[in-house]
Amino acid sequence: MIRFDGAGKRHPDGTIAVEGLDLTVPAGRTTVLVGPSGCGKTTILRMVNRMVEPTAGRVLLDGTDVARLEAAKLRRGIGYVIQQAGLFPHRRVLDNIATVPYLLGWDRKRARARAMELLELVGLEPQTARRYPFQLSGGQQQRVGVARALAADPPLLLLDEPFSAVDPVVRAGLQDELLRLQAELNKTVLFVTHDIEEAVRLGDQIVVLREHGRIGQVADPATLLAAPADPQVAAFLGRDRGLRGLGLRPAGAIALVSADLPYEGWRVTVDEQGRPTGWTGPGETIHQVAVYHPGADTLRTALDCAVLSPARAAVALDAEGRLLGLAPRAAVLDALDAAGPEATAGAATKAGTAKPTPKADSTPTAGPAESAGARIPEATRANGGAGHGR
Ligand SMILES: Nc1ncnc2c1ncn2[C@@H]1O[C@H](COP(=O)(O)OP(=O)(O)OP(=O)(O)O)[C@@H](O)[C@H]1O
Repeated sequence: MIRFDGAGKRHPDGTIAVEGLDLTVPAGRTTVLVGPSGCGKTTILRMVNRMVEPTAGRVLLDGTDVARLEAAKLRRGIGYVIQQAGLFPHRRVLDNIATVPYLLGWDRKRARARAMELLELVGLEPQTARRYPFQLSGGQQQRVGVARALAADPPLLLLDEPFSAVDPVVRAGLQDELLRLQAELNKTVLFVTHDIEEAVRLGDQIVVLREHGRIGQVADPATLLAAPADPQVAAFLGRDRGLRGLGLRPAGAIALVSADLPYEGWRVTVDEQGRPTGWTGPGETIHQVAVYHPGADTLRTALDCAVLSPARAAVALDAEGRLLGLAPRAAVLDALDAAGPEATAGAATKAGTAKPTPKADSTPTAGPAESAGARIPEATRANGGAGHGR
């Protein structure tokens, strides 16, 4: 657990970066710091690993003032990822990942074996190990950055806009990966972002900051979206916070109607395995079907599918990718009333973190996640911007 106790940073030129910060970052959860540029997010993060020394107050790590710990030793026990990964350009990927194990004096063989393990954990091919950072894409570099941060299995990760330099599709993939890792590893994560969408997707606790690191609100994503503390926080969250809230609710609550009969004149066609191949309607055939998985997706994804559907109904699939039923737009909206955000947010979190994609990925007809409005490949699983899960 991290505790900021009246922590502040005033720079020698008089700039106040952070003032009087009181905040608890709970162990084993993801806390996201979000706020406008210059509000002090990076400063707060760096006070934890002593890259910035507070000029007021204290930062306690598991009850110990970090000022009393030797900085180098403290940092070896904390995973740290920055924007554009910050890899050592002259070191191969394997040795980049093994940086901290080497510093901790592990023998080379053990350190490299651990690095190979991590490479796999973050979803990179083994042959990546021998490459240099410049031979990797931005998204691959970020994965290596995360692998390097995890190498010595630190209980704490500091992530400073780690995914902001990659395109939205890669970014969504990296977020999925972090959710999957976090469901497995339960690290204490302090994550900085500008992006409220990313904060809602990844955070168990979100801290909305204002100028000088002043706290606007600390809340779980569902509470934050449903009940912003004041108009300033609401303005920061943006206009479509209601829609974002749908991304926190599981799609399992939607009452389906049978797909055996035509719906609004349209029928879903299926292949021999019962997997959707298209829609046939009055004199027309459409070879695109936006699909969702009730067990893994959210109301936002289901609504997205319903909006894209010529029959005004989303197509629900079972775990094997077979046609399960139809979710009319009205049924998706009715599911909103099924339970309050507090009651459902946890379930959505589990749906999103424990198994964010495997069902979709194991479904041959379901293409890669795409954002609404993008071109939809045949029988694609629609993805409402914030994506499946959270
Ligand atoms: N070394 C420094 N000397 C003077 N002022 C500084 C220094 N480092 C940061 N600041 C100021 O402190 C404030 C907080 O900076 P910080 O980098 O923590 O903000 P941030 O919220 O992370 O910003 P961004 O989102 O743009 O990365 C800013 O006003 C910044 O200009």
